[in-house]
Amino acid sequence: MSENGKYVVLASGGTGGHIFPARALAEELNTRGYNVVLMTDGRGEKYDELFPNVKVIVVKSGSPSVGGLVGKIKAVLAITMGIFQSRKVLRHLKPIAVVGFGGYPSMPPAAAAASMGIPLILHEQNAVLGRVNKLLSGFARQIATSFDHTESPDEEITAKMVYTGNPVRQAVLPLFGKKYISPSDDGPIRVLVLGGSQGATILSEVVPAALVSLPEDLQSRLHVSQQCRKEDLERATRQYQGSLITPTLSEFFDDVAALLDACHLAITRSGASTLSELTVAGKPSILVPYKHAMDDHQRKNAENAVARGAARVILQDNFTAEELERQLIFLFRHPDCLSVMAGAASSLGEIHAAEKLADLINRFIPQKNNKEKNGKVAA
Ligand SMILES: CC(=O)N[C@H]1[C@@H](OP(=O)(O)OP(=O)(O)OC[C@H]2O[C@@H](n3ccc(=O)[nH]c3=O)[C@H](O)[C@@H]2O)O[C@H](CO)[C@@H](O)[C@@H]1O
Repeated sequence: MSENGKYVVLASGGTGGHIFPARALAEELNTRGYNVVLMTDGRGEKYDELFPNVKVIVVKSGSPSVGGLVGKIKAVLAITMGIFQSRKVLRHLKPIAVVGFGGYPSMPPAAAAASMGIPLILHEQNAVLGRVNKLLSGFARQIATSFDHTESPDEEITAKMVYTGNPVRQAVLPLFGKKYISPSDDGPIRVLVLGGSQGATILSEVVPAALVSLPEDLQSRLHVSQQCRKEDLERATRQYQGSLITPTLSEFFDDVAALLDACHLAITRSGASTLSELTVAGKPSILVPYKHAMDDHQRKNAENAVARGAARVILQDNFTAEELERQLIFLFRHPDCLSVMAGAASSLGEIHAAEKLADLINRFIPQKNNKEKNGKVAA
């Protein structure tokens, strides 16, 4: 039990894109003395290490978009059961607020909160509202956005939107404001390749093919840290063999903060957390939006970074080894461009997102407690 004895419930889907921002908010709320409960799906059972001071409750839910009609019926039943389960939990905890991070597992606790009059705050990681957040948006008191260009479906929703940014994990925050040092004339060039929490096959196919085609003087300077899906590791390893490049390939890097710190250029998908981390770290990037992302949200996520000169985008259909090679030769031969991009990226970095989100929750502390906190309670 924390010092103020108050609860905040975080409701989140179980993938990295939802979980990492939820974790950053949990850490901030813990430092403010709140008890934090995370309600999520079955994957939550392995989150004890990720959320050391957080009670994790697995909530029933399902996605109506899998398994045809039977799948839909099963999902609706599971969500309904999850809502009853969540109402019981919320009745017991009496939280100040429930914060939904999107994904179907966030739906039962969020819907339960709305039905019980508990303030519901949504956090949207992408530049367009996700399915679940869109469904819940009418019931939310506030909708925190990760981008200042997040699209809104109508004016009523726009009125609830407030930019907080997308909380990034603690390990990345110290990178903010560090001076970007572009590759020296004949010094090493460090490239980081990330495909998101699940990896991305297209990056494993195209990136090695482009890099091994670079002129030898560039190849010999290249140190590449590349995330590859398990099934792509062997092929990618083979592609680098015989080149002058030093590759480090991994299914998943646990030390992304250190790799970001070291890299001169990142080649990544434009998932929300990856983008937030790139801007906080102030790193230039080539973004390859996942073309099947719901409502094309990865392309929309990338828009601001590209418009501000922080990143270049290559749409998936144009993402060939030749195109990537062309862009890389230009950037590696013009390190001053990389520096300009790094400065633009850093200007978009948001390091106070978790605090801003926690401040939103503070607004919902019942007035009496706010006054007590400020020492303004009448005798
Ligand atoms: C394919 C897809 O639909 N992805 C969606 C998913 O993101 P997804 O989880 O794929 O991608 P994000 O960029 O949001 O997050 C990936 C996270 O994994 C980390 N990482 C990655 C590789 C690695 O080796 N080690 C590591 O730690 C990254 O640093 C980042 O923190 O949810 C996001 C938030 O709704 C969306 O924006 C994405 O579009």
